[in-house]
Formats: sequence, C-alpha cells, structure tokens
Amino acid sequence: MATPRIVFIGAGHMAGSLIGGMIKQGMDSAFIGACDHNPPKLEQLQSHYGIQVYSDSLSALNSADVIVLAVKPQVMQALCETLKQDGDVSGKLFISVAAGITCSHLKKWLGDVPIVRCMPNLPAKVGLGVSGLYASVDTNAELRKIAEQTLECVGAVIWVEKEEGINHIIAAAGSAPAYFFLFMDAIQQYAQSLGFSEKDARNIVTQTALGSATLAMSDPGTTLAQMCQNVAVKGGTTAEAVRVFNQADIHTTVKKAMQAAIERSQQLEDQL
Ligand SMILES: NC(=O)C1=CN([C@@H]2O[C@H](COP(=O)(O)OP(=O)(O)OC[C@H]3O[C@@H](n4cnc5c(N)ncnc54)[C@H](O)[C@@H]3O)[C@@H](O)[C@H]2O)C=CC1
Ligand SMILES: O=C(O)[C@@H]1CCC=N1
Repeated sequence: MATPRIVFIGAGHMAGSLIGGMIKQGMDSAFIGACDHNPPKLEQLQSHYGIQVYSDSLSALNSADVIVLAVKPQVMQALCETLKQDGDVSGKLFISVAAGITCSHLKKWLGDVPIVRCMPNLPAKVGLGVSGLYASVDTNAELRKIAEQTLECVGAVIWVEKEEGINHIIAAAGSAPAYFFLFMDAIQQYAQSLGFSEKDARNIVTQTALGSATLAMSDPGTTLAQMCQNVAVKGGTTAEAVRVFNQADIHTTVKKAMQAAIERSQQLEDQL
C-alpha cells in the first residue's frame, strides 16, 4: 500500500495525543484526518495541525485506508453499526483504541474486516507513548506493519500474543500516566504547603519525575529497586521516607489498583 491515509473517528484526548505525536514526528498532515461531533475540537485540531476534519463519520470512513476508532467504549457499538450499515467498510484496516471492546465485538458490529486493537497512552502526544497491539487472526502482515509503524511514530510498541494482554497493557501503561500524575500531584501539594510557589512546586516535581525516568532508562542493567536503594542510603533521610511508604505497603496498593483496572476492562467486555 502507498502511504496510507489515516482518519480518527472520535477526536478527544487520546486521538488528539496520537495526532499531535504523529505531526511532531514529521508525519505529513495531508495523510491524517479526524472526525468528531464536537466542532470546537475539530477546529482546534485543524488549526493546530492542518489536518482534514469531518463532522460525519461516513465522510471520514470514505476518506481513509486506516480508520482509528477513538470513541468511548459505551458509544462504539452505535458508531460501528452506522459505519457498517451506511458506509463501505471493505478494504479498510480498523484500529480500535477502546478499552473493553474485543475483536469479536468489533467484528460483530463491523463485519469481517481486519482489526488491530491498540492500547496507547497519553504521553504519545510528546512522542513518549507506549502502545500494546493485538491483531485479529485475519489481519495480514502488511496491515500489522501499518498499525505498528503508525503507533511507533508516537513511542514504543509492544505486541501481545493473547487478546487479554491488552487488558494487562491498560493496567501497566494505558491507565498508568494517571498513577504518576496522582503521585506527582501529592508531592506538589505538600511542597506548596511547605511554602514553595505553585510554579516552583510543579517544576520541582515534574523535573524530578523526568530526571528519574531518564536515569532509569539510561541504565537498564540496574533494577528499579536498586535505584531506589541508591537514593535511600542507610541512616539517611530518604530511607525514612521509603520506610513510611513501605509501612503503607505501596507494592500491594499498586497491585490492587492495577487489578482493579484489569477487572474494569473485563467488566466493560462482559457488559456487551
Ligand atoms: N484517555 C486515555 O488516556 C486513553 C483512552 N483510551 C481509549 O480512547 C478512547 C477515547 O477516550 P478519550 O479520548 O479519553 O475520550 P474523549 O471523551 O476525550 O474523546 C472521545 C471523543 O469521541 C467523540 N465522539 C463520540 N461519539 C462519536 C461519533 N459517533 N462520531 C465521532 N465522534 C464521536 C466525542 O465527541 C469525543 O470528542 C476510549 O475508548 C478509551 O478507552 C485508550 C488509552 C488511553
Ligand atoms: O480509563 C480508561 O478507560 C482509558 C483506557 C486507558 C486509559 N484511559
């Protein structure tokens, strides 16, 4: 296939991050489109990135080779049934980013089309996303490659062998920026209460997070537990802070939180 044209149906947070990341990585805006019911979102994307925009999903469908389904799970069935009943879905690759919507749901609503399920995360917007990918068995190697290359524009890509792996990626990556934001917000709030301005407290926490992640990536041979120990030297200040976290059993809390995200993905699947 020549350079495929990609259109996003649903132009909210996730689609906006993917589009922003693709443009930042140098993808030609002439090959990217977006469709949404919400005109201000489309105007913003068009003015920021110069992409084609569509207010109706059938025009969007007709415009592209690759359709990224980026609406909330609760409205996915209605969208897919409209595309199938009123449009021509043949010859297109469908990439769904929705949590809790399986390939078999999508095939029931769209018919027998090639599908790649993708679970990206919001740091895609700055080219630092992580996306899990799973393809329906009938998706050929060329189409898998197109999905992979599309998501590689915005960060790392990991294929999962079983579809349930997508729910595990949700817990470990799709939802995970929120865990880090929550933790950073807690640090920022207490730093402010110690007297730092909001701006300084935010800079302190975001620079520390960026520095810590960059350091961890620069040294894959050192475990994260060891990196923690390198700061929390015996008898020092950090060891006292880490002792408090361990008293609250942070590992168990994180495990329970990730399990809750996985269970919610399964509930969404079972509701349909
Ligand atoms: N926000 C995140 O961090 C992540 C979200 N996702 C998935 O991405 C999908 C979208 O999530 P968000 O972007 O957060 O939601 P969002 O609410 O920001 O965006 C959804 C957009 O879809 C539009 N929409 C609804 N029905 C439509 C239709 N029939 N035709 C065209 N547009 C329509 C809405 O107007 C809205 O702008 C969800 O399925 C979610 O599971 C996946 C990974 C991460
Ligand atoms: O919370 C959600 O349902 C979506 C999926 C992963 C991140 N956001």
